[in-house]
Amino acid sequence: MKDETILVVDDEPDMLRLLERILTTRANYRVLKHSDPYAALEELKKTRVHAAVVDLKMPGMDGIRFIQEAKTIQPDLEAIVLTAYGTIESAVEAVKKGAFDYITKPFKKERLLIALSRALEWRRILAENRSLKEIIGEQEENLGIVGSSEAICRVRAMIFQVAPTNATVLITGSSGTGKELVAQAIHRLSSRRSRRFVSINCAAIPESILESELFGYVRGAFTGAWKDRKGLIEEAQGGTLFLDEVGDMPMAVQAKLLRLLEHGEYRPLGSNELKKADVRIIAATNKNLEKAVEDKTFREDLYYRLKVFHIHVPDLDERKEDIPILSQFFLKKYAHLHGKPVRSLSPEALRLLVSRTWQGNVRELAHTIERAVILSTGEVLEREHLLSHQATRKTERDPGSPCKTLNREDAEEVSFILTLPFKDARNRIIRWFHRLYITSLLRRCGGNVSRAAELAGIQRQYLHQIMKEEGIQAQEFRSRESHQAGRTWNDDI
Ligand SMILES: Nc1ncnc2c1ncn2[C@@H]1O[C@H](COP(=O)(O)OP(=O)(O)OP(=O)(O)O)[C@@H](O)[C@H]1O
Repeated sequence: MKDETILVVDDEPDMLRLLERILTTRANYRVLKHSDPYAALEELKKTRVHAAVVDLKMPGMDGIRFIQEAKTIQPDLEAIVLTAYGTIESAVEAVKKGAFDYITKPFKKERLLIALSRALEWRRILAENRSLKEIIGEQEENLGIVGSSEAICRVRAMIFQVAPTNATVLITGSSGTGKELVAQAIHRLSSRRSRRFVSINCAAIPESILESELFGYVRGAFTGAWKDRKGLIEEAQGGTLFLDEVGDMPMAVQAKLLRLLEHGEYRPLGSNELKKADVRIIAATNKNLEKAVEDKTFREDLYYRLKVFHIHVPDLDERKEDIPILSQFFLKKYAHLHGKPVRSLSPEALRLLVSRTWQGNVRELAHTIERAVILSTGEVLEREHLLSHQATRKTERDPGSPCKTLNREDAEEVSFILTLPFKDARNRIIRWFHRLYITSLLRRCGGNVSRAAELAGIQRQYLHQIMKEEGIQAQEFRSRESHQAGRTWNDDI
């Protein structure tokens, strides 16, 4: 298929024929030839061309002027200048004035073909760069929330609707779907944007500390309270307080939060004084709060207070049409971050990403692509780069003793990490250790997180936090058979 069109302009008919022959037989270009530069400019008004080969000396209009005129018609056109005189000065002048390269006559066919293919490649790079800028601009408009599915468009519309108000918002959805991103977008679009967005994960902090973190305390409120300390509510004054994992908030703290929502006031620990708060509350949870209300672990009155405006972010598997654009977004982000040349996904890689399931949602997709980007070597991310992740994931899911996890894939992972720059290597080795340690631990405990935390000698909340960061789900270790029956791990990454 001839998909690139080259315009050839030369007043010598023999040269025109020669150029046409080279470009159509030695390469597969479509050629438009003209001996009159004015006719060639007219042609440019009607036909899209990718590059031009132009003689420098032509009666009526020289090559330099021709290129300048041509670029006013098609600004992304790249041109190669042919000069019979071999005078470097005029050729250099042509390049200064916008030609991509010059070739002196007589020339070797290969020299012409190489120059043309470089010009076309340059044009492609510029075009891609432009479209990247457009994508980034569009993403800003899209609040940093990538995706074009109906579900995501609905979420964006709700953000625009609720942001200018002061309403409390409840965001629900599975882990990694982007709930915090939604909360940040609401804050950024609200009149509170110049004040702070303060975020707290209610599941990651022990009950006693959560209360003092949120409401603050006065000196002497408890042993170790040497001086007054502001709570996050005060820090978020005038801004937004994001309560992540609100479903895990202990009952005692729920009561205080309800008071804050109903009366706009709270009392720091150990204080007799009520404080006024001007803070917008956005809460998120991946729990079924209605069920928690039924189970009496979540206050019904608080549930209704929080649910004034409800946004649900669906699982990635329910909006698979977002996977290509999200994948491209993460590919560009991580290629830039890790200084890798990879620019696109092969069709097979994309097919694999779209066909598998994403229990860890967008967070898991991002991690998978980051890893593949690091493993990639060229400009295209291939299916194989994604599959090397599969090996590790599958092994993590194999039953057996902890030592069995130290297999070839892990050894490869460590060898790979050792080739990275220090900071990347340190971060990756910590994450690798987290994954290895916690999956082995959870396997031993049959997915019981409390037991796992006890065995590891760490806080359950801390364990939860690491699991969340790594996209590790406790239920995957609970009932292996039933879980695997419902998943397609053999096809998965
Ligand atoms: N639509 C999206 N566009 C771009 N990035 C996204 C999108 N959705 C999620 N992400 C990214 O995925 C990661 C997880 O998102 P986020 O922390 O907002 O999820 P979450 O639902 O709050 O998770 P959790 O319930 O575990 O706290 C983040 O790095 C976020 O930037």
